Formats: sequence, structure tokens, C-alpha cells
Amino acid sequence: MIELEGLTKRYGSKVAVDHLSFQVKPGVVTGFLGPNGAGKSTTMRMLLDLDNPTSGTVRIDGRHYRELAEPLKYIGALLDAKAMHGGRTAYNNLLCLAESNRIPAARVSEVLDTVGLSAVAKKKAKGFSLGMGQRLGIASALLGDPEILMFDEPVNGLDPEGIHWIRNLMKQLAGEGRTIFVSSHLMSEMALTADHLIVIGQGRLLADTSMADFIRQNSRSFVRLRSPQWERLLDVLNQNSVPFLQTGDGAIEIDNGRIEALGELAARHQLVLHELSGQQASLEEAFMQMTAGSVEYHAHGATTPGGPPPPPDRGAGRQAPNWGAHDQGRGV
Ligand SMILES: Nc1ncnc2c1ncn2[C@@H]1O[C@H](COP(=O)(O)OP(=O)(O)OP(=O)(O)O)[C@@H](O)[C@H]1O
Repeated sequence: MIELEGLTKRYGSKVAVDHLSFQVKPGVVTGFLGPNGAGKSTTMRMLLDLDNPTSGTVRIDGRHYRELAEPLKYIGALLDAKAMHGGRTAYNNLLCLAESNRIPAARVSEVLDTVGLSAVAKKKAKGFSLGMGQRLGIASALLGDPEILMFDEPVNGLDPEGIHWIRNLMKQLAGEGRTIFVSSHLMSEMALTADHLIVIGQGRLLADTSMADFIRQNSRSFVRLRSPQWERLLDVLNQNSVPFLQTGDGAIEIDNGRIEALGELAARHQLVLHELSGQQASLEEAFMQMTAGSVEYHAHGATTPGGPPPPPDRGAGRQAPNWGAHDQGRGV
């Protein structure tokens, strides 16, 4: 388990990490999210004692990193794939780490095999691609067979096969009861990998919640309908006072609609439906909704800070999506 209590880091007048308190628990993959500059890397560096907190504490299984005699046996981390010694072979890079932590040399070949680098074990790290470097960094994290693993952007530079591999590896490690803490900018990937989320913005904790709750609480859910009898469908919805939105692709969306009630309504009016599906916004949309107010760097022409993702075209006099606020009690 990783425990942060009031962790704060200031660089001059800049507060990079602002009184962060949370726990990263074993047995699940915990995703660490935040916009650029939110303080994720700074937090991870403080965890490994690579940066001193201005105040607050961070503990690895109840102890400060400095108190761990052979730290690689407690916590393995991939922070920067380029941190390896370029002039050394992959094998020798890992061997040096192993020796400094009294890890048997045989373990080096084992982890090189796990990450798929056995064939290039004798090649110098400076010739490695970004993806190979990531794999070597992951091998170093696994070296001490630690109970806690921390990965900063582990899929960076990996090809689809590599992304699939690291996703399964993290799930497998969590399944073994280990603590897995991972940051990524790839929301689609995070949605597939993480069970729990810690979200920060401008150094502050914004959410500490399960993936499912995070999406539910920060996004819009709706029912999507398509029908070849489009005009009649609109009439039926109007007659029954069901607010709807028309999308650009000929579908209709009903915020917080109940799929059963809408199916029955269509059946009562003998309407043919080509689609009747419940939809939940993606993690990416939920993330943008939650962090909109704490994004530090914007591209010109990007969505206005604080504003939700653009809604579909509105139907005649119908409600716009009500991001973040749900009316679960509605009949349809
Ligand atoms: N050594 C440093 N000196 C001064 N400011 C720093 C230093 N390291 C980080 N910062 C600042 O602290 C803030 C947090 O940076 P950090 O790299 O931790 O964010 P991040 O969430 O990892 O960002 P990204 O997603 O872009 O990697 C940023 O505003 C950054 O400019």
C-alpha cells in the first residue's frame, strides 16, 4: 500500500503538489490522472525519494522510501525509460540494479524474458527504440519482484501488441494482490486497465473513486434511438413530453432515459426501431468534464475551459445535456 498524507511540493512560488492525501491499495490497478502539469510526475518522484516534499509524508507499506534497505524488493517503478545507462547492454543495466539490491543475477534473464527483450539482452541500451526502452524500464521495475509497482506513462512508445501486453501484465500483477499505480494520458487505455482512479488538477486531489463511479458522476448517460419512422418517433416523444436531442447522424438521444420504458413506448405505438441502446460517456469525456477548470495549458481553438464537450444538435425546443447533474427519477 502507498499512503500520502498532506503531501505538498513547492518550486518557488509554484505549488506543484498541494496537500495530497490518498491511499493506493493492493489488488487493483489504480490509475493516476490529471491534465499536463497537474503534478503527477512530481508526486511519483516524491514517492521514490527523488524529490523532497515541502511538507507532508508518503509511506510505502508504512515506511519512508529511505528506510527500505533494498527498495527494489518493495517498490518497482518506471518513471523515465531514458534513465537507463545507454553505454551498457540491457542485461548489464539490469545486473547493476540487481547487485545493488542483492537480487540474484538469474532474475535478470527472467525479467528480460517477461518483457520480451531476451533476444537483445546483449545489445547496448542507447540503440533501443522508445518502446524497447519502455520494456527495459518495466523489466527494472519487476526485477525485485516487488509488491508495489508504479508506472509513469508505461504505454508511451509501445505498439498495439505492446500496449495489449502491458495492460494484461498490470491486471495480472494486481490479480496477484500487488499494488499497481499507473499514470497515462491515454484515456481509452486507462478505461480498459484501471479499476480505481486518483484524479488531480493543479496539484490538488479532484477524485479518489472507482472507475465506474467516476464515469457515472462526471458524465452524461442517455438512451440512443434510431428508427426508419423518424417523424412518427418524434411525434410520439413530443406527445409523451419526452425531452430529446437530435444527433447529426439521424439518431435521437434521451438524457437519463430508461431503456425499458422507451422500448415499451415504441412498442405501444408500433414503431420500428433500428437502435435502442443505453449510452454512457467515455472516461475521456468524464475526465475533461471534471478537470476542465484545472487545465493549465490550452491549445488555441480547444474547448473552452470549464465548458463541457459540445452537445449534439438540439431537437425542437429540447433540453441540452445536463452534464454532471443527473435526474435519475425521470420516467423515461
Ligand atoms: N524542477 C522543477 N522546477 C520548477 N517547476 C517544476 C519542476 N518540476 C515540475 N515543476 C512544475 O510543477 C508542475 C507539476 O509538474 P509535473 O511534471 O509533476 O506535472 P505532470 O502532471 O506530471 O505533467 P505531465 O502530464 O505534463 O507530465 C508543473 O507546473 C511544472 O512546471
